[in-house]
Amino acid sequence: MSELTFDYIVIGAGSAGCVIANRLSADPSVRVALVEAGESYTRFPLNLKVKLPFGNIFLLPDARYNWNDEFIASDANPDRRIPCPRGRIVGGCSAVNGTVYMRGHASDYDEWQAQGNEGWSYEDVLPAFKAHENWKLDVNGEFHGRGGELNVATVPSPNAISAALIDGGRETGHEATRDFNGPSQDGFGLFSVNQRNGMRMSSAEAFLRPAKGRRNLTLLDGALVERINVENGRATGITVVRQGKRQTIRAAQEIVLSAGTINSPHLLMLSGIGPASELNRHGIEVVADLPGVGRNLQDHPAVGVAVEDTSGHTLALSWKTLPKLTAQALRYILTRKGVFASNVAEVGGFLRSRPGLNRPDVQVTFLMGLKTAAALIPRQHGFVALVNICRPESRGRLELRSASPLDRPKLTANFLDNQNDVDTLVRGIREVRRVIRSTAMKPYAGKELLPGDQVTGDADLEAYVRSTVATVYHPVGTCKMGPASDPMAVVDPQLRVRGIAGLRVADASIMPSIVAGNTSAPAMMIGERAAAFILGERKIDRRAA
Ligand SMILES: Cc1cc2nc3c(=O)[nH]c(=O)nc-3n(C[C@H](O)[C@H](O)[C@H](O)COP(=O)(O)OP(=O)(O)OC[C@H]3O[C@@H](n4cnc5c(N)ncnc54)[C@H](O)[C@@H]3O)c2cc1C
Repeated sequence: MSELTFDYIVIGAGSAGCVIANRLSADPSVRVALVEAGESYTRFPLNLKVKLPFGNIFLLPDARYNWNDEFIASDANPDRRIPCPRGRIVGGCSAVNGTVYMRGHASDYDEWQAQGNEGWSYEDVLPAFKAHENWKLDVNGEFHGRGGELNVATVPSPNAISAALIDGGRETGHEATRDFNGPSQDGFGLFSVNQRNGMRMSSAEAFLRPAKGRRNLTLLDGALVERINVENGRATGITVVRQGKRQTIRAAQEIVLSAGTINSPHLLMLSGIGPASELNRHGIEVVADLPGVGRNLQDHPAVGVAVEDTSGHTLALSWKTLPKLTAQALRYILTRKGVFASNVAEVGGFLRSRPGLNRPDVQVTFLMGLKTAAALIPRQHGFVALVNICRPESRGRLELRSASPLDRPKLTANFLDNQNDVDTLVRGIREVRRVIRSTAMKPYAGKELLPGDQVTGDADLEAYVRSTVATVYHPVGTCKMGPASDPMAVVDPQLRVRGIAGLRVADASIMPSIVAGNTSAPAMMIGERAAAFILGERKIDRRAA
């Protein structure tokens, strides 16, 4: 075994990890290693697949770039499986996601603070979002940053159906909005996306590319971290396998675990940090008994309403569509506009599914193609409205299958444990159907393919929801942040792992409760804050020395 030493080791080059590596390595005197199991995004021809906003349809079917996890639907229905794709690539999920940029509702963060997480109210986190934003839209400056590394725009050539859906929303009582990240979240509109010049802007593109020339930042890709080594209560390094060789890398200062909602708790448990009973069951020596590791699993449970597109505007690959697609490809090469600059999920909205709510409880994402799975290339023209609950009440869990780092953990979703979640989805379907059947949508919306025009009663809709519920790929919460009084908290409000010195978790797994919106922007914000905590403590240490 050979040994390398860095001041900081960041595990995982995903949405959060790339931000952290960038911020920590801004000081040339600090040596930073960013360790990633997947390949680098700059390698050709991978490059092209990462650059196309919908390139994930080519990446996700390839097991090299996808951890390919899956949920067991529920304890009551263990045979049904729900796909849980996760990016295994430099850029992490931000290199394979839908590129939608959404912070969530301001009140979500105020709730984090109310749960005892001092310093995480919306007022506190807003500067961290703004710090790396570069808004390309004409939006209210109070809520938006400019001049940061991460472009936020809308797709350059929205589909005609997108405009009709916004009009249909207005017709059915939902205001049209240009900005879901401003003072109000309600309404229908084009989603903001992370794009530059019609190309995907992953976290790697935004935060690693500008830091590429830094000699103090080392990116170790293709390196699977097997465990975090703890000596006398302090995280001192990692054991990693790279190019077939097992190696120890030491951290003189700190280790930041940013391996995502599935892999961060998995790696903690493999390192002896987790629920003692579970570690014992798999013969892992207990380093810290933290019962919250792997618990509190939340996602955005979703169901689809799939509709035939009678106009031929949506994305579909067939002999008939080939000439049009070829022309579009040429257009993209020459102008970076057109269908190939679309993220497919270009339009959507937030709505209140019943009276008396003080904020939206349902998000709708319209896919401009009949995509019923993240990786699918549609053959027939159509669109899908993905209806998801903003803040589900059901909770799932993550457990070990074995002590081997090569065995994927066991995920139990339990998405619809709580009847309120089922009812919300049923109401969401009803409302989205109204929008689809609006006058504005008449030229485009044909037959409803799923659940189908005949499925109208509450019981039938509930059956549809229960048998098809899936996710919009936003798992969070498995290393939840919380105050010392919360026995299920894994990290404190400075993201330090309880009971272990020199170790933080900073990624989507630390969310105590899921936010109403897509989760990449919040993960980047969490990365921004983790780096600020580390740099702040470093300053204090230096002053004290
Ligand atoms: C198909 C899909 C579509 C999505 N669409 C959107 C969207 O449009 N908008 C949005 O905001 N969110 C979307 N999301 C969710 C969002 O991208 C994620 O929530 C977010 O990127 C998570 O960031 P993270 O930093 O927590 O983890 P990740 O980005 O997953 O990063 C974790 C990184 O750690 C690496 N890693 C893990 N284990 C190890 C190990 N043992 N050793 C070394 N490296 C390791 C992984 O390979 C990965 O690169 C989508 C996700 C998917 C999968």
